[in-house]
Amino acid sequence: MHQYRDLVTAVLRSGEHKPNRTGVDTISSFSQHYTINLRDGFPLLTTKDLSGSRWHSLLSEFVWYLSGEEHIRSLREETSIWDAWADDDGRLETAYGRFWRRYPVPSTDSQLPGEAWPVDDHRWRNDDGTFDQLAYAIEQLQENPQSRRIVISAWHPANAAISTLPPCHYTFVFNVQNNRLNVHLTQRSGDIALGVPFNIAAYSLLATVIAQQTELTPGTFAHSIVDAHIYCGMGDRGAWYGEGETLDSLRNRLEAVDNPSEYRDVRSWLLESAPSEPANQSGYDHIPGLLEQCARSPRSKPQVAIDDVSLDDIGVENIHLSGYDPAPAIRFAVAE
Ligand SMILES: Nc1nc(=O)c2c([nH]1)NC[C@@H]1CN(c3ccc(C(=O)N[C@@H](CCC(=O)O)C(=O)O)cc3)CN21
Ligand SMILES: O=c1ccn([C@H]2C[C@H](O)[C@@H](COP(=O)(O)O)O2)c(=O)[nH]1
Repeated sequence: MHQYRDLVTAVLRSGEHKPNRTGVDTISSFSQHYTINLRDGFPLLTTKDLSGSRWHSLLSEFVWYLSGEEHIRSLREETSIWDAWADDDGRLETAYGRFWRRYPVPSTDSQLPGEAWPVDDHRWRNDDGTFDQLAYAIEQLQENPQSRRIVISAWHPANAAISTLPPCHYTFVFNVQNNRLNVHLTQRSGDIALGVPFNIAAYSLLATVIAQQTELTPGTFAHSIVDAHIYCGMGDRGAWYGEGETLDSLRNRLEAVDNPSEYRDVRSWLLESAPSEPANQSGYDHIPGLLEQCARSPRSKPQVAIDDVSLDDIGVENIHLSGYDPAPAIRFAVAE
């Protein structure tokens, strides 16, 4: 899968130094887009190891999206990746599944015509009056696959305005061509090293599951990332990327790479030139690890098989990965 290397190098070549709310600076690029063909295998990155506990975290997160839960009380028993953004009770304002499966509909007294359910037992209406967007999408794919309106939104302005972390991947569209189910995801903010590999895998799983439920075959995953960024460290280390000639030197070195193995030379130059990360703040500069990943050749894609169970019954144990032969793991620290 060449798309990930292309994404990393495009962000480094076009991005600007951008400090942000986390205190870990980024190299950030406006508007990146790529597509991945899902017909020739599953796009789990092979240039770093995402098997074992990482795959388990990823699957648990995906199953949690499908669950519609607005809390992480079950998720946090499987993985800690969302713990920092939830309260002690496990409530998480970002809960994607809440919006996918139970999108709030305005209360009766504030509804305008067209914002209400026509009848109380409407088929996409949950018992509490919320809207199951995923059930609606599946029904449309079955009954009206030519539709260009199969949009799911996780963006709720009132929630986003007060949330500790408003949804990053906030809307997606299903589109069928030639009996193939394509998914287009729009993400407002993408952490290239940590979040994006999980996001690619989750939406590719979604395409696979929904294709199976609708008797289509998975087609293409398309991904648009508005603020596509690579974290580059805290304090002096992060600031170094914004100084004088640093980014120009980095870009010139990237430009001069003929053979991917030379990304390791760029990495060595960087580690020699940059202020070192303090021991208690290591791993927040993702650029060395990503350059190592760029130097590695992508291997053939693994396969994913999903048991034939209903959408509401899918668990981690129903999703099977085979033929995954990744390069060694790379550790990246999470900017909170
Ligand atoms: N800065 C940042 N980046 C993100 O990707 C991110 C956030 N914040 N906040 C909310 C969620 C949580 N997500 C996360 C958080 C951590 C990992 C992570 O640490 N991944 C490790 C493996 C973790 C494990 O083994 O469980 C990795 O190596 O991919 C991944 C996604 C994605 N999101
Ligand atoms: O699925 C996800 C969730 C989060 N991220 C990243 C993108 C940003 O680095 C942070 C969120 O910070 P904001 O300041 O709210 O943009 O998390 C991701 O890549 N994928």
